[in-house]
Amino acid sequence: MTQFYLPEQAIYHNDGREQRLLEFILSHPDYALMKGCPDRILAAIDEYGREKAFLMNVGTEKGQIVSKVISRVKPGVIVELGGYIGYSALLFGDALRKAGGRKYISLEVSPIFASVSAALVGLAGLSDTVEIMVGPCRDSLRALSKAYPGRGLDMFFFDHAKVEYTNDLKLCEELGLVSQGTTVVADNVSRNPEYLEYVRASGAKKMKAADENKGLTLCHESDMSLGRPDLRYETSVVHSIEPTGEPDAVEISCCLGSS
Ligand SMILES: C[S@@+](CC[C@H](N)C(=O)[O-])C[C@H]1O[C@@H](n2cnc3c(N)ncnc32)[C@H](O)[C@@H]1O
Repeated sequence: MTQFYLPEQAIYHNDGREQRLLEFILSHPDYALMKGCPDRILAAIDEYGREKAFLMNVGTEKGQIVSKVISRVKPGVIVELGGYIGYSALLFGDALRKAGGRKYISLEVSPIFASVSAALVGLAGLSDTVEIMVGPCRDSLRALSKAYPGRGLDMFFFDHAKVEYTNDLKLCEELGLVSQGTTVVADNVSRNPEYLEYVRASGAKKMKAADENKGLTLCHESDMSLGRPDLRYETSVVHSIEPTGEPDAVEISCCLGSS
């Protein structure tokens, strides 16, 4: 039996495989043992990814890297952008609870994926810790800034559409959700040079880019965020692998505040 997930193909999600995953778990011989046990549910999800169909989960290797950050930082609240079927919410929600944290807020645009995630979170006994917000993450982030006014949150996990990472980090900065002391972990950065350039840039470089973008925003009236170019990050990359065995990397950035 291979240790890796089946390869990602042209159609890799939203073709019924997520609902079939839930059926697979509900009829699994270990189902009774999964109640209140996130680890056993994660093992069954991995089994499905290896034997039935590819799933776009963070996986065990990168999952371990992020779990270590959670036990080191001991965040009270974590927000993830891109929840899918709940693999990261189970893994990191459990790590957060063990580290003494309060809330893991999972933002997911697809009601279908969110309903699978909610069922698995319930089965894992994590409903008190994990909250799922359904809808475009920019709407949810704006709602969160009202629920947590005037303070940065402890930690973010970016794992949604790669092209949206930079604009959404800038929105978090503008809303005050990312500020001095916030840890931002971003998955799949080996495919995201624009994001890496932003978190690694000096204040002066970001100020210049923000001035250029200001014109663009006015021209297209798009939902483009300018961010807080004065914010600096201490940032580093950790190389790892996807659940399929493909190489990938995670960027771990701590906001140092205004430069
Ligand atoms: C790679 S998957 C997330 C995997 C998940 N973090 C895990 O490891 O288990 C990306 C998810 O982001 C969601 N997504 C993409 N764009 C989004 C947006 N603008 N707002 C909220 N969710 C989004 C997709 O529907 C998909 O479920």
